[in-house]
Amino acid sequence: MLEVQNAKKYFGGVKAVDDVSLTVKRGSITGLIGANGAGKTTLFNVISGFCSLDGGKIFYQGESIGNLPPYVIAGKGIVRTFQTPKGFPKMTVMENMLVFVKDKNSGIWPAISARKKIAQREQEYVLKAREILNHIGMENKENSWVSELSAGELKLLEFVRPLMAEPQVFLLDEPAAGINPANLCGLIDLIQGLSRRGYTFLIVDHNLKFIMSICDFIYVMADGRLICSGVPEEVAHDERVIESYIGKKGTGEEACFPA
Ligand SMILES: Nc1ncnc2c1ncn2[C@@H]1O[C@H](COP(=O)(O)OP(=O)(O)OP(=O)(O)O)[C@@H](O)[C@H]1O
Repeated sequence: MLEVQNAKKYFGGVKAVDDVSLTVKRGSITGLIGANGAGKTTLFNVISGFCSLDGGKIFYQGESIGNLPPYVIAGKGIVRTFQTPKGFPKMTVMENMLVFVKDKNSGIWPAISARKKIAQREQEYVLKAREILNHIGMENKENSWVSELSAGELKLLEFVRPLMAEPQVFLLDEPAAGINPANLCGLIDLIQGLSRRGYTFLIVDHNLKFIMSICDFIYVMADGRLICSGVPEEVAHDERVIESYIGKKGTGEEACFPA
């Protein structure tokens, strides 16, 4: 569904993404891990159009999307979240959800000629937004100002807002960071439920327990390059991963992968 072929992105002498190729299958939950500065966010940026590619190609459903502007890529059904979410702080949670509605029938003329139908559709969107908020335990926050949300709530809102636009692929940049365990369970539930319905996820996160428990397949980056890929059990036991990402093997400094 999403295919990155030999992608390159350099910042002067820094090879942030250096000849990376990967495939994300439809309906999969694919993880991308690596130490700080490995190039994960830069790879997200080139896939979503926020950064130009210096080399290589990106295909979505067989169509080349490399170097298209972000709004065109989003319009094709690929949405991304950011490490530091902002939302629209002077709007309510519900208003923030409704901003993402993609209604082809909106416009001045339908607003004049079909007001009843539009009011009915608006009501449907509100119900859908409520259902999504309910899933992440934020049903009582729909009238709160976004500026009043905690960092964790803002993070969850950042993740669920694009659902209103019915995208096909989610690029999630550190969705688990700063989220309390109860809300994290809701988030995991939501991602797994969406994946079962055919939605596709590429997820970057430093929370290995979260990544290992939720992903079908994992890619590991170090210094701009892919060093390993496989199902969670394979990646957890790969010596290159243990040495370059988790800690020096045999020194007692290894950080543990979750069982
Ligand atoms: N706009 C930029 N200008 C210059 N260098 C950049 C830019 N963006 C990223 N880099 C560099 O590219 C490399 C990869 O950074 P990137 O943010 O993609 O890593 P990351 O794996 O997402 O790290 P983290 O886990 O800390 O978010 C780093 O050396 C970083 O300093």
